[in-house]
Amino acid sequence: MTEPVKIEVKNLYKIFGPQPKKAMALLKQGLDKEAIFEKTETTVGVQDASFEIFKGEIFVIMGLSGSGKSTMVRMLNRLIEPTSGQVLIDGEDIVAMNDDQLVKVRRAKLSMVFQSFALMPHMTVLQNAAFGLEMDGVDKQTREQRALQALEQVGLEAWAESMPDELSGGMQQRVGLARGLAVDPDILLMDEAFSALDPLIRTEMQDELLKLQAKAKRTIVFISHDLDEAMRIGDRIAIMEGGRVVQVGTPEEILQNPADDYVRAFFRGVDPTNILTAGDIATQTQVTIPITDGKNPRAGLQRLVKNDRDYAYVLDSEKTFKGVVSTDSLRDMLENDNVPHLIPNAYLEEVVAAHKDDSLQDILPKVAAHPWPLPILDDDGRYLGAISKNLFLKTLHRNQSDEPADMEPATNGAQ
Ligand SMILES: Nc1ncnc2c1ncn2[C@@H]1O[C@H](COP(=O)(O)OP(=O)(O)OP(=O)(O)O)[C@@H](O)[C@H]1O
Repeated sequence: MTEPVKIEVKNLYKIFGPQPKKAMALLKQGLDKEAIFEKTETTVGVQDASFEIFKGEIFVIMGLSGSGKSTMVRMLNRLIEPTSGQVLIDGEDIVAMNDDQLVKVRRAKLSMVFQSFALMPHMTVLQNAAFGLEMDGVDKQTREQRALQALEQVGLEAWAESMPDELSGGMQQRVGLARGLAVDPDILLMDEAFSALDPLIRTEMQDELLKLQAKAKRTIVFISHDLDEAMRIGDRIAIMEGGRVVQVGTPEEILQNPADDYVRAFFRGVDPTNILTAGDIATQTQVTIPITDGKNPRAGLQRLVKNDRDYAYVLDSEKTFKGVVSTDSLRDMLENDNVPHLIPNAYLEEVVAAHKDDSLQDILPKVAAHPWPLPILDDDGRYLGAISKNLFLKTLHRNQSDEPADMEPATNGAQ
């Protein structure tokens, strides 16, 4: 990712309870959260968390109940005071700031949307949407104008003068979102913001958020305990367990390389064909030969024999994919032809390839259609690697078995 870092969390800890210092010392000795609680009645909320959040991304924090998600997100705006560590926002450590500096940064950059709709029942929708601005001391005219714009963004401008109880649950949550948007924050912190909504409205709100994000990119930190939600909206996901961040990555990265059994358990049962693309799983373990080797089909043939492969992928000097040759076709060429200058089309099998962004579902018939692994190409038709039937099946099943599938490394190209 090329975007600059917006938030950097460095060795962040939160210890709740009477003996934080002792708990920190015990943590450093290697005791776990349970043992520390038994000894000190002190709870480790977050321990030694370090990660970066890039500008403009939706960063989802996921984990089981009690894993530390809410504590983590509340330390990003210091609603919860960290026990130690740093939270750098645009390079400035908010943990080290005095109250005035903190208030300024919160106003200028941060806004939070909570799970409960938390609307004031006696205020109109507009007043509710303007509430954050009112707290910030923005004058009435400006805040109503900005609140109205925010209501427009979530499709509720016609309801501005209504009272909250006239709205459905989904609409109320939209008002909550509008309140977060009205302050026009760089960073939106969303704590289980859609969790209380029924599934249809929840999906609608996720779409809404993605639409808003497509229009004006904010940095969004989104807490969820729901994997489908995390994968739907998250550019990257951090997975928390027992106060620790155990893995950070794109959904594809985590799905393909879960850090441990806890992470694997989260992803078990996820259908990888919905998430992974051809480019995610293609490997470069097949033989490729330059098209000019047609001057000397023997070299290509030797390479195939040496690597014990039946097919090679013919590429031009730009790595553009030209077709597939088999050992049989090369032998035939050697026996019957007078050393051609290029591998002639007759020796190239019909080109069936897939694009790197094709879903695994889409490429299944193509993988099945030919004896050779399916070549995967980029936008310019360049060869990126291939997917064999074996690799395809391993990918399909790796999430259902306890044993991680043994994937061929993508970089280990055959010679
Ligand atoms: N104010 C507090 N005092 C003592 N312990 C706390 C406090 N707040 C949180 N904890 C503890 O810190 C740990 C992390 O809690 P946190 O609420 O951050 O988890 P979570 O992943 O957000 O859970 P959930 O999904 O249930 O909201 C838990 O063990 C919790 O009991």
